Amino acid sequence: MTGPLIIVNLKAYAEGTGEQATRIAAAAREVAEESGAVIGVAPAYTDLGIIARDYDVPVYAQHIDGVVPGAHTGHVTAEQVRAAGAFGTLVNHSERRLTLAEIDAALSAARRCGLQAVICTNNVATTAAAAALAPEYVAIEPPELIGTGVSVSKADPGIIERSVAAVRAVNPEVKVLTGAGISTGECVKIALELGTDGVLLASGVVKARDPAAALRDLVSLL
Ligand SMILES: O=C(CO)COP(=O)(O)O
Repeated sequence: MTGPLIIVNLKAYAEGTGEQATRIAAAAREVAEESGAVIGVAPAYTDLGIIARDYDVPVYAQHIDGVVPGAHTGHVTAEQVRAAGAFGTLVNHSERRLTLAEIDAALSAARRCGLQAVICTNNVATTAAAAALAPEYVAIEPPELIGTGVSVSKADPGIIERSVAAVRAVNPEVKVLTGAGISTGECVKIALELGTDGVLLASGVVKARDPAAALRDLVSLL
């Protein structure tokens, strides 16, 4: 049985970079094994290869550009993150927003390379639009709650319910994650009860004094 998916986005946090990133990856591996949850990490590009090589966790890029390999300075291709060991990629995170055409191109690139795609969205309408592109996952994250410690599960359960309904209406094959302010097992439990397949979070783990304990709390009510 495969449990829900939890993706820890390390963003560009100092606490989620270098050695700290590998510590979080090790904790993710351990807690996933204990709990049956699938716990992925989305490290900075600079840490992606090492984590994919040395830690047995699904690794996600935080972004890819929808270009083919070639003369694109400062871009990162699906081929590059795949070769570095990525399993999937976030696309259109609120802190890395793209146009609809760019989202479509990034998704095509992900497909070309066999990367699982998680399209992030900021409201119900963009969630429905993202579902129409048929990625493996959409992740609804109200931007005003990101990084606040105020959980979407408690502050705005309606947006989760409406997003799940919108995705089911557009393409029931697409799975739904939610995020913003998620930090406890209760937040995860509510998100799952509202019909999601898991959560996407950052600060609740990355900035925790003990990331392993924070991860254990997240899976405590599964
Ligand atoms: O943006 C997020 C995950 O991608 C959510 O961030 P926080 O968990 O810090 O609110």
